[in-house]
Amino acid sequence: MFKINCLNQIANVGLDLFTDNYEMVDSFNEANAVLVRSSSLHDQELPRTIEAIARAGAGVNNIPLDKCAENGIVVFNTPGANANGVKEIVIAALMMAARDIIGGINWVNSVKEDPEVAKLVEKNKSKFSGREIKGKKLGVIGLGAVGVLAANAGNKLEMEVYGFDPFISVNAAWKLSKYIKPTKSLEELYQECDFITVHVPLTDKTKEMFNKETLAIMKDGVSILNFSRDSLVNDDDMIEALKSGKVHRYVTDFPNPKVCGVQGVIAIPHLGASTNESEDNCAIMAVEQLMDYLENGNIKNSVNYANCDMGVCTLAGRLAINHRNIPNMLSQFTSAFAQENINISDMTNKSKGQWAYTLIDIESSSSDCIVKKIREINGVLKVRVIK
Ligand SMILES: NC(=O)c1ccc[n+]([C@@H]2O[C@H](COP(=O)([O-])OP(=O)(O)OC[C@H]3O[C@@H](n4cnc5c(N)ncnc54)[C@H](O)[C@@H]3O)[C@@H](O)[C@H]2O)c1
Ligand SMILES: O=C(O)CC[C@@H](O)C(=O)O
Repeated sequence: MFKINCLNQIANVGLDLFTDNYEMVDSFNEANAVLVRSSSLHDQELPRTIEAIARAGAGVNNIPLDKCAENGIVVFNTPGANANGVKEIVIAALMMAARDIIGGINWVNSVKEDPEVAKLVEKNKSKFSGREIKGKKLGVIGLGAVGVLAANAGNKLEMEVYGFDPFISVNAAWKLSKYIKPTKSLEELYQECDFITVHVPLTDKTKEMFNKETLAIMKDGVSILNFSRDSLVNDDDMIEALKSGKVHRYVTDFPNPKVCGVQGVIAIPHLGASTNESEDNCAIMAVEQLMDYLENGNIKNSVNYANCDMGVCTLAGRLAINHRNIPNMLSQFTSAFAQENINISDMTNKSKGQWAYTLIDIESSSSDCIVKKIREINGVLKVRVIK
């Protein structure tokens, strides 16, 4: 029986996939696997019982990836599962940045009791006039699952679209419209664009990429859309740029006390992926990946360990070993099996950075003795008997 703990609300269509062999538990400390959305795990102790954590979403900055890897915990995410939801809200944000729809609605609500409201509207509407996005230049930073869709949508809205992503994947490049203009540097994109939307993960390199210096390069009156992460933007510098008119509007999915209520800020309560469709897609993908890992030891879409797939084990035994990516590990595993006179039928070893993972199928079920022997090898982080 596998015990699952949900730290955030996960769509039922995903949770319903768990069979009778799974039990939902309220405590993180009791769980074998955890489903999470935006809750932070940075200050959590990681009990030995936890084998895997699945992030039902894309961003994993709320999870300590190396600390998890060190504890033999595989962390999954659900690439692309909520990308369309974000693309659609980016389109709405472009419209809200270009037209003062929000200011207009707020004003109408403030005069709603006036019997002359219809007349007042016609008299005052010019205060809320805006501009059109057709023909304007849109810069998309980060051409992954969301960025590609946002760039292609901008093109369909007849915008001139510029893209920047030095690490673009082949798969993403295939999906990108041929009309998107690649820029060689961020500076080029900043200088050209009237609207800039950012779709990169929050890392040490991208943190506060929108700051005094980079904002200064941009066009006067640029609008900036942030549906990625709060800390990509230096808030003090953004507020300064809004006050001076350098930035016309800042649309953010990440309200915080500094930016909320500032003139020109449109703060949305992290709704990018809050659609039934995105929540369902993320939940299904996260649960399927967890189940395949717990039941078969297979890894798909992990962000701290490499993908590894040996299908369903048809032999007597399978062992999963999380270990450091250092020399001589495999020979120590194989000699441990040889000493126990156990024949290895199949074996896969994959690594990602400093972490490695080995699946071993054997012709007899694994004894406590072999498990103990492997656990004692220096560099082994976790050994799991799958079968
Ligand atoms: N608001 C929401 O609800 C919501 C939903 C989904 C994703 N997100 C955020 O958006 C981010 C992107 O999501 P995604 O699904 O497109 O992820 P993704 O991994 O598919 O794409 C990220 C892209 O950013 C690129 N990139 C990384 N560093 C870069 C840099 N310095 N400059 C330019 N490009 C860089 C990568 O090469 C990759 O193509 C996530 O990390 C997450 O933080 C937010
Ligand atoms: O779970 C959510 O609602 C937000 C998810 C989003 O921020 C992501 O990174 O995928």
